[in-house]
Amino acid sequence: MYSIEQLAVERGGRTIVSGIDLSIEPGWALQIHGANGSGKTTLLSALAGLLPLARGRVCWRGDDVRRAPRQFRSELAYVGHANGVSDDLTVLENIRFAALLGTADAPGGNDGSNDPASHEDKVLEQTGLHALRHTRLSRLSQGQRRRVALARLMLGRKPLWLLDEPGDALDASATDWFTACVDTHLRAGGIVALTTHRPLESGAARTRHLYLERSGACLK
Ligand SMILES: Nc1ncnc2c1ncn2[C@@H]1O[C@H](COP(=O)(O)OP(=O)(O)OP(=O)(O)O)[C@@H](O)[C@H]1O
Repeated sequence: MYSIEQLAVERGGRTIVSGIDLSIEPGWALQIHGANGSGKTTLLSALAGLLPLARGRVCWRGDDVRRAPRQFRSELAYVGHANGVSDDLTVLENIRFAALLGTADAPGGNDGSNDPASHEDKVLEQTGLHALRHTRLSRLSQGQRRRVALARLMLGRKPLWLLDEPGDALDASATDWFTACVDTHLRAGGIVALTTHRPLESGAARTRHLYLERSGACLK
């Protein structure tokens, strides 16, 4: 369903990753590992269509994403290092703004609920953000900001999640919450590709690991 064929990405005139060839079926996760500077963020950005490909192609539902970018973007949720949140908005405003932009779908979310307000409340409770819902993000910690970015995933129904080091800045309880969310997403037939320095211990066993190494990319 999501396939990457002979992909190569260059930056600053230098090949950063090359020869990436894999496909990810619904219900599967891909964890991308590698040392600092090995190209994890570069690869994920290219997979999200944020960087041009030097070679190869990325296909979603059988179509090259460059030919059907709208369809691809409408089904993609991307969370990068910068979280994509606004410091000037409150937690609730950030979440609702994401829904307006289509980062999260309204109403309801991936728990099947059709009541946007109650679903928002539930996700904010689970993320420990409920008491902070009227606080501007400029007043939150890095981990709290990360929770906001990830909470938006739970409020959407996007089948494809591309996440750059989602566990960054999360404490143990937020990590458990996020891991459970990934499991739920996979069990519902979603796909997750994420970069990480710490393997995500997902209960859903269907995980492949891509290691970016000096000698090339290695899939296990
Ligand atoms: N804008 C850019 N222009 C040119 N080269 C870049 C640019 N951004 C990153 N690079 C180079 O691309 C390579 C891969 O960087 P990337 O950020 O993808 O690595 P990473 O594996 O995600 O690293 P980290 O684990 O530190 O987050 C690095 O050598 C970096 O210097």
